[in-house]
Amino acid sequence: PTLPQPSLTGVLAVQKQAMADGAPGALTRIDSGSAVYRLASGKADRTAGTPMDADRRFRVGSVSKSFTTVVLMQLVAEGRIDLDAPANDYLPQALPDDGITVRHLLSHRSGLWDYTNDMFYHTVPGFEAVRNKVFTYQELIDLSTAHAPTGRPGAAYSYSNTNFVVLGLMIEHTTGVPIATQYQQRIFEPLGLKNTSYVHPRTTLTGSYARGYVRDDDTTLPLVDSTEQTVSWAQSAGAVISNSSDLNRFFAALVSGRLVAPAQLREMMSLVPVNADQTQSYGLGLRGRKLSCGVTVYGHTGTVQGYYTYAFTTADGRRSMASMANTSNNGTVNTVLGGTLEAAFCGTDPT
Ligand SMILES: C[C@@H](NC(=O)[C@@H](C)NC(=O)CCCC[C@H](NC(=O)C[NH3+])C(=O)[O-])C(=O)O
Repeated sequence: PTLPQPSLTGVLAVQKQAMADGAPGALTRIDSGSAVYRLASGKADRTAGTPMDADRRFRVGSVSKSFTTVVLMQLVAEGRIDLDAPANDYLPQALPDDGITVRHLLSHRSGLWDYTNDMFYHTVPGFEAVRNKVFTYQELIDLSTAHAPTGRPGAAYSYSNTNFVVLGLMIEHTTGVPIATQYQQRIFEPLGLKNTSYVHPRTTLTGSYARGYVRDDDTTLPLVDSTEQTVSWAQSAGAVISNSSDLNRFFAALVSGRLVAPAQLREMMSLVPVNADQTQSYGLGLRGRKLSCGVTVYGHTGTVQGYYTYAFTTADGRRSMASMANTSNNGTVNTVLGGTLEAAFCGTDPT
């Protein structure tokens, strides 16, 4: 089906509402065939007063999970990892349940507890406690397995960062090559993603970037500048830095078969509904969103201190959108920002 034209007034209305709800700034880039739309509102740096622009780099949070999945699925195609084998076959230290398969990890059905629930129970103190810390994968996994599982392997979808930390360890243990090198050689270089990097445990962003501001649980307190951190608490589950142009190119290339072989791409894009009205679903390291105009878009969302991200593409990769607001711990902003999907893919204008 041909898509409606994007509504740029709709995108701008969403970005302005996100700012009214507390985001210092927001940006959206839409790539639709040869057309490029770049929209930015508010500030990239609220102290210096620097205006936001759509090319600035930012922390993409869980969008990193799709990058990790691409590396993993390339290893599956190379016959080095079997999706339905026990994860323990590929790990230096066994998970508590041999029944957890690689596929369970990729689809958030392992039952492994998400250690960030405890780590960030109190948002700003939790962040301050870890922002300069460096964790090993195993330390994070141990934080998770100190808790009972949320269910039996395969029983239900339960989103957990632990799954993609285990996958990061699995990739490094199986290949002996650091995940940073794998991202670089298997994704960043082949696609020419010059604005995308994985610099863990370095805390600084380079080039032109947006600063991020996390809101305190006590919303009467000022925003906290959370731009510099190791993101070691997330690593292969959330530490990639990118920009809207590179994210659009990544997801369009992914669904166009330029990153993983057809059999593996089919597995990634096999979506299972995860909410009551079946508008949200999860495949392998990929989220699906069914929009009001009937189109399903594929990609991922991201939440890391100071940054909310939506990055999605159509099944044929002909239209991609990446959108970011530079605040977090603000559910209203996160939900409002999701309105860019309707504007970009369905031409919806809330005004
Ligand atoms: C949900 C999202 N997941 C991710 O992007 C991963 C990497 N982030 C998280 O799990 C949230 C960590 C806490 C953020 C903090 N929240 C708190 O501290 C809450 N007490 C904040 O909002 O800055 C996704 O998959 O879309």
